[in-house]
Amino acid sequence: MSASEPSLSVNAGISKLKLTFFGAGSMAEAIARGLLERGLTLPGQISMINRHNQDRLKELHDRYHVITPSTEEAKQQSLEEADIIFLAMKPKDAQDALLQLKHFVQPRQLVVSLIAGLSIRTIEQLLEARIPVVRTMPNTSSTIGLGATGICYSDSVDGQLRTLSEEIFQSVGITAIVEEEKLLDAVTGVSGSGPAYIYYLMEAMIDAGKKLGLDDESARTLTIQTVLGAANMVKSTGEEPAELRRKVTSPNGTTQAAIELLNSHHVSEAIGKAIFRSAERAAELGAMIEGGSKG
Ligand SMILES: NC(=O)C1=CN([C@@H]2O[C@H](COP(=O)(O)OP(=O)(O)OC[C@H]3O[C@@H](n4cnc5c(N)ncnc54)[C@H](O)[C@@H]3O)[C@@H](O)[C@H]2O)C=CC1
Ligand SMILES: O=C(O)[C@@H]1CCC=N1
Repeated sequence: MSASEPSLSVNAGISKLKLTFFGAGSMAEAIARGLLERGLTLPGQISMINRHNQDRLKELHDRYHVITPSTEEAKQQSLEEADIIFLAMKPKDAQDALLQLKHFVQPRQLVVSLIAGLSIRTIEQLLEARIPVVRTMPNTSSTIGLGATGICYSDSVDGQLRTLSEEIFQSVGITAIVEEEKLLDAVTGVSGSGPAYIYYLMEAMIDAGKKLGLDDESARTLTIQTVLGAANMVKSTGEEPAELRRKVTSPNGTTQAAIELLNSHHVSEAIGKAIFRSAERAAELGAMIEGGSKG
């Protein structure tokens, strides 16, 4: 950033800043909704833009009363006037979007990327600018304030901008700062993709409950409460999951029988491999953007 350029006025607080979500999909909605529901900002401070899905923009406007510029001029203006630009498009669209953005981006702005795999260096290269970049890996639970976001900063993100970024993501959940950027791929494997593993488990639990004769509602509510209870037990008691599992497992009882079956299918190993694969895929997606491929 050049010394003469005014930097983002952080002291005014998040509510005074114009936030533009460049990409208006699930993740952008999760964060915008989280910020609004927690009263961190007002709908008039949030703009959400996409490529051409007008129905989606109308849906977001009707639901949250956010600004949804749709003409090319209005989109450009929204990007130019933003204090913070959230990069919220799919990795395959990132290169085109950044090449578009480079014409509007200004050193006073902060760029916050949500994009899996996309490195800070690639963002700086595509924007042809050295502006503050915060690379994050959030998850969709931000929608209800229970998100988990990994954060990494470019060198030009100063202390105030770091505090601001953390405040944004802490308002929609918890944050973990990673000093080594590569570790954001690990965060992607564990918590970025993580909600999907839990939903996968829940789908199987609900399905099995129904097959055993439970009605749909009971299978669903028993599964939800079990997952909620288990997560809260780990959090509230501070005990290790393995110890809590031991307490459920009576010798030669039902749980032991079930866990033995899971072990015979190497489920723990498969979950570990799935997390490694997600992290590896994040790196692949980053390399594709860097190499100019759409993946
Ligand atoms: N969905 C998730 O659970 C998570 C997603 N992410 C990351 O967030 C990013 C977005 O993911 P989703 O919200 O799931 O995707 P999505 O497909 O729901 O939304 C992508 C949005 O980007 C817009 N877009 C694409 N190119 C554009 C362009 N040139 N100009 C304007 N808008 C453009 C699309 O119109 C769409 O609104 C991805 O990079 C993903 O890696 C990160 C963490 C979790
Ligand atoms: O599946 C994906 O690529 C994105 C990144 C993490 C969660 N969803």
